[in-house]
Amino acid sequence: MMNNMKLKQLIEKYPFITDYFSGNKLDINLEEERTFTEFLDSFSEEEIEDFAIDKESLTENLEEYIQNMKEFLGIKEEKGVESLTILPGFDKSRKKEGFETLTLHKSEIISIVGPTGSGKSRLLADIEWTAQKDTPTGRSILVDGKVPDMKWRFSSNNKLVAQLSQNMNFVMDLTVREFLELHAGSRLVEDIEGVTSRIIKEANKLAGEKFEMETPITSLSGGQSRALMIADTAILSSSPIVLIDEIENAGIDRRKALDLLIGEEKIVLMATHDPTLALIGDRRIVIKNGGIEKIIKTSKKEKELLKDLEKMDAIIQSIRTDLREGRELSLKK
Ligand SMILES: Nc1ncnc2c1ncn2[C@@H]1O[C@H](COP(=O)(O)OP(=O)(O)OP(=O)(O)O)[C@@H](O)[C@H]1O
Repeated sequence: MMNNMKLKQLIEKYPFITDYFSGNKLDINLEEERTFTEFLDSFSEEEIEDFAIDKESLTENLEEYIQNMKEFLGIKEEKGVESLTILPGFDKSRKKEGFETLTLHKSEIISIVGPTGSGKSRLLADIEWTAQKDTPTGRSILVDGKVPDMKWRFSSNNKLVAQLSQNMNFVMDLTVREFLELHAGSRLVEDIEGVTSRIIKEANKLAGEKFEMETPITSLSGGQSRALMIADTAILSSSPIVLIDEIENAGIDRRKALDLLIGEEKIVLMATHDPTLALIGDRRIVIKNGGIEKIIKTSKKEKELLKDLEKMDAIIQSIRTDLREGRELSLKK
């Protein structure tokens, strides 16, 4: 479960783990943007031999350490949903799908790729409906390995799935503060002020241009309102699963948006045509003719490619900014 969290996020959540790192002579300074696995993978063969680094047991022991410390400190986390499982159905030609079971865990991002009309939205809808062979695909959805309680289908306040859809049309005549207070109140949050200011802070990290608590919702830009919705969903929504149907580039930092959701221990499924977003996932579901054809694990080579793609995206972003600001455009390296 800690696999996808950056060290920074892990330390924020479990401050005591810095003792584990120093106890194991692991210098994580300057490594905080990495996950623990990425950090371990950064050692060379020689270092691994010289310092007798055993990646597997370091990872297992860290998990155990967190577990023990939580018990010792009496930290009770609401357990929430740990996993989501998809069992195969059929494609549009009634051929069985190309996998046996697919289980996703907290803090995992999986992307969904495939041509337009191939059935990506159908898959998201099956999950939202917790399908039990009662949709056109014949798929079944399990939550924590079991047939889910049908309450998920019909409850409106305690949903299994939060959707981040394309259109975020606000018609409400409220300021950002009023909107968030209303929402936090409906979720029975105790520290409303703390939570709302955290959401604003996170949303402003995602949006290109900052906004204030007192800004009317209706005057937010497209990017700002998206950023607000994402931060709101990550922090305030009780839904353990977040479905994203293509986050377009509306002036938000999409990488940070996904990191935020992962840090809040969501299971994220994201339909996308964008290679940068697709490769952020650990795996990707390939959909063809209405069925899951295969599941590809993002390879080390692809993660390298991701770094290059992110650099290219950053270049395009900065040219976009120049364009908006009325500057002359050139390729900066
Ligand atoms: N396995 C299936 N069996 C029967 N019908 C299916 C199956 N999968 C998808 N469909 C149907 O095919 C149509 C297209 O699927 P869907 O809208 O999910 O495509 P999409 O990949 O999301 O497309 P877009 O990229 O345009 O959003 C829908 O009407 C859907 O219900």
